[in-house]
Amino acid sequence: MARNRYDVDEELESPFRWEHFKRSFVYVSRYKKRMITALLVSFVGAVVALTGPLFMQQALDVAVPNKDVGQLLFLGGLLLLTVLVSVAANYIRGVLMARVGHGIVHDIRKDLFDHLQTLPFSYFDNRPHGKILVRVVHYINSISEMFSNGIINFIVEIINIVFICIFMLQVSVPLALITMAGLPVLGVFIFLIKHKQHRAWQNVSNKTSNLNAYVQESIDGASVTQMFNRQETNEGIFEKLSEGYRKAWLKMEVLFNAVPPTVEIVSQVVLTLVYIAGVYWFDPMVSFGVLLAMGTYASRFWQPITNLAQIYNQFINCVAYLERIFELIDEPSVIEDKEGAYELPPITGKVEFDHVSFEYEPGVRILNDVSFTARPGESIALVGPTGAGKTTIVNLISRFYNIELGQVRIDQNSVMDVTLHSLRSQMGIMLQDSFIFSGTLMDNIRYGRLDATDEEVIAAAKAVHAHAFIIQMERGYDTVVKERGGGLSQGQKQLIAFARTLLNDPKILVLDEATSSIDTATERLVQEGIALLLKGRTSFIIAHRLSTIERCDRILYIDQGRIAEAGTHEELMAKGGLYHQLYSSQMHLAG
Ligand SMILES: Nc1ncnc2c1ncn2[C@@H]1O[C@H](COP(=O)(O)OP(=O)(O)OP(=O)(O)O)[C@@H](O)[C@H]1O
Repeated sequence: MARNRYDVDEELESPFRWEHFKRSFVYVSRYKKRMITALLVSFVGAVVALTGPLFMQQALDVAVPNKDVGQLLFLGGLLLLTVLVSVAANYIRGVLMARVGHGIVHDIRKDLFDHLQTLPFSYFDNRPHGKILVRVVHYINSISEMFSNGIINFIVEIINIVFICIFMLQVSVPLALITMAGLPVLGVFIFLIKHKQHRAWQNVSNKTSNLNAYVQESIDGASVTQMFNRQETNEGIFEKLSEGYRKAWLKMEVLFNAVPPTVEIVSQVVLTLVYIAGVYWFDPMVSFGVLLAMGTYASRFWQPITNLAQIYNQFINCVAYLERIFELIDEPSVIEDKEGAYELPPITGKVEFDHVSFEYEPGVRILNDVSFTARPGESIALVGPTGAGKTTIVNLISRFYNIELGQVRIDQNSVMDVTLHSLRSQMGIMLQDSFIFSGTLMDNIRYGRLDATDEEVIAAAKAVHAHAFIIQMERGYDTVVKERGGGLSQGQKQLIAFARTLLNDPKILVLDEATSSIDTATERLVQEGIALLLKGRTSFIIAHRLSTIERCDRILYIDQGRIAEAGTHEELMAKGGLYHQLYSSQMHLAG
């Protein structure tokens, strides 16, 4: 799929609609009290600041001609007060809105992360993880400015403009109209470049996403890169992506930097017209006080317009990111509790596959009419050629995918009808690559059962023979392991994962190639641990190394999505079929 590449731009499945922006107001509305307070504070600050020019006009036209020093000082004091009040109001507003903005960003990010955790494996399989990461971290950071200041500034600037207009009209109606005449000119300009700006921001977001995806992939694959001496080739790829990113930003900057100078030109033309009109067109000429007040108001009128142009820039940027964020939030969970799903009661561990067929992609059959029953406590091995469908079978028991054809039942309950939590909490799954999280070894073993005591954790580790190597480490169970278990051997990671699974005490256990990375010496050691792990549990074991599954109660040989043979090791060997062939070829190789 094209999306699954770092060098392919993501195509939006649902382009921006106004609903996206309206939706963000669900988050905004949670903070309406603070926003209203901030708005009122801004309102007071703005009105107070606007009275300044009136005091100046009064000083020039009345106090100075009358040489009234007392009035001049009084007006000067008032002017100073207006400055202090507006500065204080700005500060308070800034603090309040920073809290609002970051609160909103926190809420959106939390929803995004919560949703991410419910998405099916296929979502993660189909795109580079860096492209997902960039949405949760970078895009959300980028919209924070819009929510912390953009929205409130937008309202404040509109109020500012209205008040400035009122004040200007009070001073001189014709000069006020000349000042306002520049607005439609600017409006037309902004309308004309709007679409290009949106595209430019989308392009920036795409290039950011691609770059992120490649960096993430390069970090994950650092050891392979060095092994194959790919550094130079990779540097070339990175250079190309980085260049694409640089160009996208430059294109965007060119478009956005065109706005402030346009505002500046329009405002200067208008200001010049105000002075020319005030001095030459009116008879008698308007007073210097009026001219000064109008000049000040005209400059102030264009300030909020310039600010609005900046907010508009932020808005377009925000839209380009919001559409990606909401696209992810809208990604259907697919695997979720269906309506009326009930809690799976404590199970005995009976598992039934009843004529199950399955396909990942429509039309590509992977499982064909699979039926079998595992009795409680029975150990079942799944063997067969690579790609035959073994992992798919065990994934259906945990309902990692929806089952459309046939049924998988656990103790008579269809896995489609019960809640995912009640189902998975009674299962233990161990994969070949056991994921180790950053934190201590103790945290890692306790991962699935947070209320387990230290003694229980240690008992589980002892049972699977992990205790010995853990206590040899300098800080024992408090040893901090790096991300993905860096610093531990594959075998040690597996043993930790065994302990984690045992601690959870699942009724059904799935071991998918779980012992493949354990060396033969360690394997002998863990066989005993595994035997303990399997005791009293229904278990499904997938292993290519057939020596590990000889003792299973039953072996299912899977071939092209069907059960080709079933029986004990002895029965299948006696039969002389596919299993016999596979076993003999392994023994031959080993011998
Ligand atoms: N997420 C997926 N999307 C599409 N096809 C998939 C997916 N996972 C597996 N397949 C396909 O389904 C088939 C069965 O895969 P499965 O992993 O179940 O095989 P397996 O028998 O466990 O193989 P192996 O022994 O190599 O692990 C394969 O052809 C594989 O390409």
